[in-house]
Amino acid sequence: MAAVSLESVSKVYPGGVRAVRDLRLHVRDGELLVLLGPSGCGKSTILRIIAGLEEPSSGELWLDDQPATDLPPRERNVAMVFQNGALYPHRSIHGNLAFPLELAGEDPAEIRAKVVELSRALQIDQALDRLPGSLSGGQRQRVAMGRAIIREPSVFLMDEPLSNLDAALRTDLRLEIGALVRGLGVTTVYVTHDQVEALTLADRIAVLRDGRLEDLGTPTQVYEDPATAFTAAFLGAPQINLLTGTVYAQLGEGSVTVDLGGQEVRLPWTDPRVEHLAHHHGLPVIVGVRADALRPVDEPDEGAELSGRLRALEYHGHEWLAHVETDVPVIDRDVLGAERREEDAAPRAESAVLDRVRSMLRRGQRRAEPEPATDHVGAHRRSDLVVRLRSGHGQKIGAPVRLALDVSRALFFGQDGHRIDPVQR
Ligand SMILES: Nc1ncnc2c1ncn2[C@@H]1O[C@H](COP(=O)(O)OP(=O)(O)OP(=O)(O)O)[C@@H](O)[C@H]1O
Repeated sequence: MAAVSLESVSKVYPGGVRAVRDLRLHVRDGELLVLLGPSGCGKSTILRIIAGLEEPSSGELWLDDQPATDLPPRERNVAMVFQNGALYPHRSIHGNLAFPLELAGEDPAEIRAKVVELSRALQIDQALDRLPGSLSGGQRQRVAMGRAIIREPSVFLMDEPLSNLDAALRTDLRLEIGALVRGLGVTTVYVTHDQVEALTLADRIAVLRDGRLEDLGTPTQVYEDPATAFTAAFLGAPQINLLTGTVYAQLGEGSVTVDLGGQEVRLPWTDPRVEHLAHHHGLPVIVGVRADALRPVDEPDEGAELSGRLRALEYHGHEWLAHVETDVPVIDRDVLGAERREEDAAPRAESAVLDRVRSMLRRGQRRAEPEPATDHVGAHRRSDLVVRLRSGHGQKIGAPVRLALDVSRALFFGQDGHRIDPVQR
């Protein structure tokens, strides 16, 4: 196994596209690190640089303590699996798995033993004599992974290996990939745009935006304690509510109030974030509030409250999501560039079409605003706050709602999108 270090790596493609910008990233020996970010943020380029398929324009790559920037791909002991791992169509599954070992001149009996063992782990042992054309997409992808990993590379690179599979298969295979690479202890860099895949699979997640490292931490760290508003918006379903407000420090009391367009949130002097927020006195901030940090209450609550009107309810089986119209200014996540493709979306081409249709509809929606509030009953608007409700909540569409805000879970970001209080890493 090997650690992978990228030291100030940048990549500018011919034509001037800056795909990777001054990236410093250390993948620990035996770690499963997920590169997560929207389309075009440079994930595949980074993977290709590690594999040696792409040269960095500047910076250095290290594999363990060896400089590897100029090392030919075959000398890196790195294996890569792509979105649709191509197999040799005229070789059986056994032949496909055995091929890398045959090339390396290994003993045929040993090859047979390794192929059988790995095919069992990947649950394709019943298909060893079949040709790739007769396998399902999920089985083919298992074979592609097996072929990459059978020669025990020091580093395993996976570029969206599940994105062409349907949702149920992706969940199964995701669990198996995690178990397989952890069982082997092989250092793995896994690329995805799917935040669920990242949160469920990773030891650590590197969130990328526009070629830059936006955040790096364990799934819990980047979800609960994100370094930037972009990371907060990119992780979690439903996406986090991002409100805008202005900070006012009450020097006498040692407390801080965040004015959210008329509605106020107060942090007492005992809150450790107050000293950091106080430096932003009079300045605008972004307040991140997850759907489960808001709770409808019947009576005025002791703590922070927001009020609005229930515009729409969505049933999700295990929960309801309420869309509550308030006067609080909300940031459009598109502005942050954190709009994602939906999880469990159909394969890429289709999802790109859906994305275009969605953004067309949204443009129409924006042009139509402002409209009388009553026209929106039952419809979601992007300025709504999204609130998670338990079943049997008894809320009525169109009715006023009072929302208690759990201030301890609110996240405060400056106008540059960076967290105001320090994050724990
Ligand atoms: N060979 C190339 N020549 C020129 N530009 C390229 C090349 N390969 C990638 N790019 C550009 O570099 C940027 C980063 O691309 P990259 O494929 O690394 O992103 P990504 O995050 O993997 O995207 P996706 O999730 O869509 O695969 C994009 O703007 C892309 O168009």
